[in-house]
Amino acid sequence: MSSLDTLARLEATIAERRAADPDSSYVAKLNARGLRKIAQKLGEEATETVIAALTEDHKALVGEAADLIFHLMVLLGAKDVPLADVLAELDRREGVSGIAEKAARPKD
Ligand SMILES: N=c1c2ncn([C@@H]3O[C@H](COP(=O)(O)OP(=O)(O)OP(=O)(O)O)[C@@H](O)[C@H]3O)c2ncn1[C@@H]1O[C@H](COP(=O)(O)O)[C@@H](O)[C@H]1O
Repeated sequence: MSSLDTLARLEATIAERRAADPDSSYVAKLNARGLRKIAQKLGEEATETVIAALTEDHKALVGEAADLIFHLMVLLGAKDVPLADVLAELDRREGVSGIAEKAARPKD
């Protein structure tokens, strides 16, 4: 079943594959080509996701979104940014927006 565990497993796989043989690993190949190439791929996948959202079907969008998240995870790995840091930032924002909602709510 898909969950946050899926992303945690992918993060571990990406960390493990970074030092693999670039001929047998896409993650290793991308890392060997450097941060600029990884960033470029992430940008391409973002564009493909936007196009899929505007012009393609559910299946195509799911595929492009998976490519986008995968390449984001490769970029975070290359920059040594743990997924947990990103999740903690999202949790923090959830708390902040909860406070903003409460402040905006009319008092009774
Ligand atoms: N989730 C993915 C994943 N999603 C997409 N891709 C690859 O991303 C590439 C994108 O295709 P493109 O045509 O855009 O890129 P390309 O032609 O290969 O490269 P460029 O010349 O354009 O730079 C394809 O080769 C896909 O196979 C992925 N490759 C790997 N994973 C995960 O990463 C794990 C480790 O993979 P390896 O490093 O290959 O062992 C795998 O077990 C998967 O879980």
